[in-house]
Amino acid sequence: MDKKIAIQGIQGSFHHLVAQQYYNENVQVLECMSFRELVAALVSGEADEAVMAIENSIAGSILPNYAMIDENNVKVIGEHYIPIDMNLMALPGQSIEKIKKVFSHPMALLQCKEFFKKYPHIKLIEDADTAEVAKRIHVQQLKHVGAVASKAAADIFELETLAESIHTKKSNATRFLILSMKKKEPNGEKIDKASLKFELESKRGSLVSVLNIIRDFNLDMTKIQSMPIIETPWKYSFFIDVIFEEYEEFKKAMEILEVMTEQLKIFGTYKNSL
Ligand SMILES: O=C(O)C(=O)C[C@]1(C(=O)O)C=C[C@@H](O)C=C1
Repeated sequence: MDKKIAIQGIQGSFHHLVAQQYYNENVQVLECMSFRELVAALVSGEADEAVMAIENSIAGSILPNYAMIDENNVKVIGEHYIPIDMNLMALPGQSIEKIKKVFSHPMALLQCKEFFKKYPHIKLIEDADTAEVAKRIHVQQLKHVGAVASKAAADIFELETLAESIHTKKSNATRFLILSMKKKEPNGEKIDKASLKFELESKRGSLVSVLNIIRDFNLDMTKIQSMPIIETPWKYSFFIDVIFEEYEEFKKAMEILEVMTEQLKIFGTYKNSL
C-alpha cells in the first residue's frame, strides 16, 4: 500500500509540489490546514510521513516548527529544497488596480513584501495556505480578491496571473523536512547529514567548546538556530544541522557532545540534498 504523506495545504501548494518531487507524481497526500494539524496526523498514525517547510531564504526559519518536532519526538528522515516562485493571481478579467485584498500563507506574504509596497491600496491578509486561497477565489468566484501562490495553483483553479515572480529576491528557496515517527530505514542511500539539538549551561565558552568538537571531527555545520527554553527564561537550546563524510566520525562527535551538553537529541540522520 502507498504511504500516506501529510502536507500543509492542499493540491497546488508548495508542500504538494515537494511531495510530488520527493516521492512521486501520484503521491497520496493528507491535506492539513496547519503545521499543528500535520504533526498531529503523524503522531496519531493517520499519516505515515510528512513534508514540512522549515526555512525560507527570504523569510527565515519557521521557529514553531522546530519546537513541534522536538516536543512530539518526530524524526527527520530527509530533506528537500525547491525554488519558490510566487505569483499574484485573481479571477480572469481582474486587474491589479481592481484588487482590494490579497490573501496568502504568512511565509508567502513575507517573501513578497517589497512587491506590495508599490500597491498600497491592497490589504494583505494572512491565511492558512497559498493554494487554498486560489481555490476559494475560484469556487466562490470572488472579485477584487487576489491570491499569492504557485503557477500550478493558478492552473488548477483557473485563475489569471496578474504578476509573475513577485518574491523579493529572485533566488527565493525553501527547505522542507521529510518527517516520520520512525527512524529512517537504511535504503542504501548515503547518510551524510544530521539534525540535532542540545542545551547549554550559560557558561563562558560553552558553545565554543561544542563547535570545536564539531570542527575536530570534520563535521561541517550548515545551520545553527537558537531557541529560548520557555521554562527557563534566558536559557537557550541550539538546533544544528551538520554534514559529514564519515558516519563514524559523526558518531564519535555525538558521544562527546552527550557528555558536554544537556539534553542532546538527534532528530535524524539522512542524505544531504543540497
Ligand atoms: O502555502 C503553501 O503553499 C505552503 O506550502 C507553505 C509555505 C511555507 O510554509 O513556507 C511553503 C513554501 C513557501 O515558502 C511559502 C509557504
